[in-house]
Amino acid sequence: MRDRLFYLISKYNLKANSDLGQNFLIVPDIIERNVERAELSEKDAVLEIGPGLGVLTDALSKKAGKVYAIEKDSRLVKILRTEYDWPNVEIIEGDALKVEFPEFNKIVSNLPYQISSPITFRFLKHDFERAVLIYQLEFAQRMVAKPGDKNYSRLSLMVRAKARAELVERIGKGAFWPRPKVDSAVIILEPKPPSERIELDENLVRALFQHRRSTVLSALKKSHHMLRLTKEEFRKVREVILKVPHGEERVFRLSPEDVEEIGEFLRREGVIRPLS
Ligand SMILES: C[S@@+](CC[C@H](N)C(=O)[O-])C[C@H]1O[C@@H](n2cnc3c(N)ncnc32)[C@H](O)[C@@H]1O
Repeated sequence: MRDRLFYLISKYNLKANSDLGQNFLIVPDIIERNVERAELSEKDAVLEIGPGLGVLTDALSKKAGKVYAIEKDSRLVKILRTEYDWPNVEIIEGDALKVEFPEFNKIVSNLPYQISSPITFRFLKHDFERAVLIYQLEFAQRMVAKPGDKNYSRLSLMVRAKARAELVERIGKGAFWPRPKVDSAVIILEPKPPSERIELDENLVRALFQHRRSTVLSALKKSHHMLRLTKEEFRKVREVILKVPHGEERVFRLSPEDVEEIGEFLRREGVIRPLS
């Protein structure tokens, strides 16, 4: 596998494009473990973001019924189409943040780190059974942070509202070519059953987490413009906002349920708009 990768790199005189987060996996064990973790069978349709030179795609194609691999770099798309003859892989050329997703039930990817945040939020809008994803370590740690942790952020809250996330392995820089500047980690993401998922007002979450160390009251005051309220409008609803649930709590201690409660209160009092 490692040989094949370097053979392709030299055959096509390929320079990795760091703007596209091109750090290719060169350790077969990691690929095998991630394919195992995805618990694949013939019944599965897997989405892979950024197949690169196809090492993970190749392993996925042997276990899954179908693999959809979305790749933005047209050089790599050409190489994949020339070098492999997979009967069950569809290479989709395009930006994974923009192209329409095909139908899938699992995701396995070594993600380009530049799009970690938007692609994760995009995944969470879809229904799937399980995702096995490689992220930069710091990002992965934020994904699994709990309310009150020092790195608990908007991302941690939004992930927690929709899914269970577990960090199952740390990966050193040496597992990739070219070597990235930071370590990585594997996350298993499983969406919660629909009845347990919490719909949150994204503007409210942004407004609160803009000031994650402040109290809820103070964050709302400082971010009123993010709730689409002018200073004047905010002044009018000030008395109401003083009664907001968890008003004296620090933002970084809020659970998704707490934010839901705050949102419900503000909607009931007409301070923010209904969820669309
Ligand atoms: C970290 S590399 C992973 C490559 C390969 N899967 C591996 O593990 O060796 C990320 C891949 O994502 C591709 N990529 C970057 N941005 C993308 C985007 N917006 N949409 C789709 N693919 C993207 C890169 O060209 C690269 O092939």
